[in-house]
Amino acid sequence: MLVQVALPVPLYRVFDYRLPAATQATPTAEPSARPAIGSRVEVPFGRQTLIGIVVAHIAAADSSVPLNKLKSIYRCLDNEPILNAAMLKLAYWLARYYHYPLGDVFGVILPTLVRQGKPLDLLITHWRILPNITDDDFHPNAKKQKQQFDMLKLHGERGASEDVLLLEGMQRPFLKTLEEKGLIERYIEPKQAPTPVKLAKLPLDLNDEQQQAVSTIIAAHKAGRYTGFLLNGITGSGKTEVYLQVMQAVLEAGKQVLILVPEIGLTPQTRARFASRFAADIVLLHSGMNNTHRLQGWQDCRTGHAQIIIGTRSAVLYPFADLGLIVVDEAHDGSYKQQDTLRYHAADVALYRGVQYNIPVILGTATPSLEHLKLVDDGKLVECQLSTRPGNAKPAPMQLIDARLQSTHQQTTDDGARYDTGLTDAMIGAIRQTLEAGDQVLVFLNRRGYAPVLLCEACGWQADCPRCDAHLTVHYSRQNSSNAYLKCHHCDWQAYIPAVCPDCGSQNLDAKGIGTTRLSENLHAIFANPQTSKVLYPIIQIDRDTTRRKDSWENIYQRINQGDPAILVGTQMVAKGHHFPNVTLVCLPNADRGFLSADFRSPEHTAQLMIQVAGRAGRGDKAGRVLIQTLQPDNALLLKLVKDGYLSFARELLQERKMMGLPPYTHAALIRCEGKTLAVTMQALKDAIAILPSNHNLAVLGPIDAPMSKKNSRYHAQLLLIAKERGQLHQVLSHWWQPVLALPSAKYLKLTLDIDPVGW
Ligand SMILES: Nc1ncnc2c1ncn2[C@@H]1O[C@H](COP(=O)(O)OP(=O)(O)OP(=O)(O)O)[C@@H](O)[C@H]1O
Ligand SMILES: [Zn+2]
Repeated sequence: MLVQVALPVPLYRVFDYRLPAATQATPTAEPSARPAIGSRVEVPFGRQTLIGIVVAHIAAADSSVPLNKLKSIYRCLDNEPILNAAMLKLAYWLARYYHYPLGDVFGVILPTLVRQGKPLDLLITHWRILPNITDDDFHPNAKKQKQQFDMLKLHGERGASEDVLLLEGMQRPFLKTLEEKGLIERYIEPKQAPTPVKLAKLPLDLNDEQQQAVSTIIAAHKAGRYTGFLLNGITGSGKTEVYLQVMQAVLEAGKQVLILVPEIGLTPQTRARFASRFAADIVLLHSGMNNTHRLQGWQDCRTGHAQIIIGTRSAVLYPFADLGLIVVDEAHDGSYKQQDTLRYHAADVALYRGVQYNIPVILGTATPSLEHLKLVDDGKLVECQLSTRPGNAKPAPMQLIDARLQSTHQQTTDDGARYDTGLTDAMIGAIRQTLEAGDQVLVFLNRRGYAPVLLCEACGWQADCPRCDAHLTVHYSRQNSSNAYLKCHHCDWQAYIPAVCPDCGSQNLDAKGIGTTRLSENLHAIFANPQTSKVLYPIIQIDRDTTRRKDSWENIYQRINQGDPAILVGTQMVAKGHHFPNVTLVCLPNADRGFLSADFRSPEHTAQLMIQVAGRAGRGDKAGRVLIQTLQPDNALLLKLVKDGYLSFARELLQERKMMGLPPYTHAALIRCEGKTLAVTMQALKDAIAILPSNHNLAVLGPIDAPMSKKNSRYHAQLLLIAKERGQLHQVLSHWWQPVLALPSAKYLKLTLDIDPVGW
């Protein structure tokens, strides 16, 4: 008897091993002495020792390798399978669909500590106070210690788990200090079985459309059958309330709920939205977790301790004891597509898992992707619409400002130089009016830093990244002008700002264009009191630079939610799902640039972003408005979006895609090749084309140099295969892709395959 093992090596095969000598020697060895399918084993592999997953038991006669050539496994790490049949099926499906080696698929879906062979019966650290400790045991100066101690004291004799305490704001160093001082102690308590979920707050009364959606989805849950739903609800229409009420039915049936959220949305608010409704065991899964927490979360999902699981993309790959519902919030969001290694799309995997578990899957969004609209057309998703906002809130009307007719406002510096603020007087007027009415304004600019380009006015030289096909972004602020530098937003390369042009020696260097820092400063200058030059309203900049620190987003969020008049200047970080009730004006000074891009998906993504940002206006009791400043007021796409709304716009794009034979009406695979020169990468792709089967029936586009071909000093070329039928594409890839990887010209190059790519 042999076992087949999937190992973390980039090879498209599994490996046969014998059982350890001890097991072999006992003729009566029970079948149970074999490592179970789905458990981990440690095996010799060449000169290494690797940990792999047993995927099959086979008879020695069925191995392609003679018995005396086979090695034995060293040891078995689990008494029971750690992956059940559903997880193994998922792994096989991912390997097949994305043409990715099975062993590497396990590398992606297993948490690091599981891959490293750590035992799974992880125990949770609890903390409790020791008996008979009084306030006198604290030095009067040890205020912070006392405060932390009091937080733990609130939990009574049994104390609380470290996780809970850290979430409440206790700090690990203080726990250690208090322990060393003999004031508190840690103890280990195995997890209790979860208690049934209770409602912490009453549900809202639904409007008709919400009620309709909730009933339809709950019916699928009750029937125990898979159905994919597109919950197509305009911004602020109360999609979350629909999720919550469907969740209630699922949780009451004792099942788990998985909620996927985009990368950036995973702030404490996301958790609070669900925790304030349900008293339940909620697990958060996100990229900022350390390995122990990740393993803990994985275990809680697998054992059923976690009742509500909120996570980013990769949570869709977790094992679940008894999953009853998957919600993909903001299902159109680009962060659901993994952009390296196993390039899966979390919404697609969510639908697959829905089929696996016979459960409903909700894809919720105000701006459905064209792919999802096509699935509705094909009858593969059931559409539920929410077309109004609850209560008095109305979607904010969008209005265009023709920036060709009105030039943008000029401002003068202290030394008399004039500069352009990038904002028209009409926009500035509207901002002023809104602030004076006591409301908040959101100005959206999807570019961080001070300016996107440093230009020599004399000779036209531009500061470019030496490692990428990209300009360096100018980082600078007038308040702190000594901290000025150039930075590449693709590879993080940094440089000082030169005093003179390196090409012609001119001192006439100018920062061109406008980023969030510059826009914030311009707004500062416009709204400052001319006497004191103090700004009358806070200007809050929200981008990756200002939210880098762990709690900074949280602080910003709190400042906004205090509701005082303020100007928020933000990148796409502010577009996603936030609810700022006091924002009544949203300004987009140049958001429509994307309609001019060469990428055929750009109009779709630009419109989604614009509508999502616009959706932040007027969500409270007061009406909102949206101003779009544009240099191309006749642009047909822009007009369509503003006049007829997103759905009608998206439908028109879908028609265009159909006529042009583009996805989602066709199916694409993108092959990228990375190497030291463009020539070698192009050659490898040419060789790849040469070994395509003669009857392949695919459209072959390329090889061409990839967009931003040079990145981080490496060159990228690409090749696109497009098929009318998905089956055709997979048929070709299954015979062709592995030989491509083995091509002599590909030997020192990195070749990757992206199925259903989102950009090319
Ligand atoms: N039936 C209802 N009655 C009253 N208020 C409701 C109802 N449903 C939702 N709301 C409220 O409407 C507001 C907007 O809801 P929510 O944030 O769920 O919208 P959304 O559809 O997720 O929007 P977005 O796509 O912009 O994130 C929330 O404050 C929510 O509490
Ligand atoms: Zn760079």
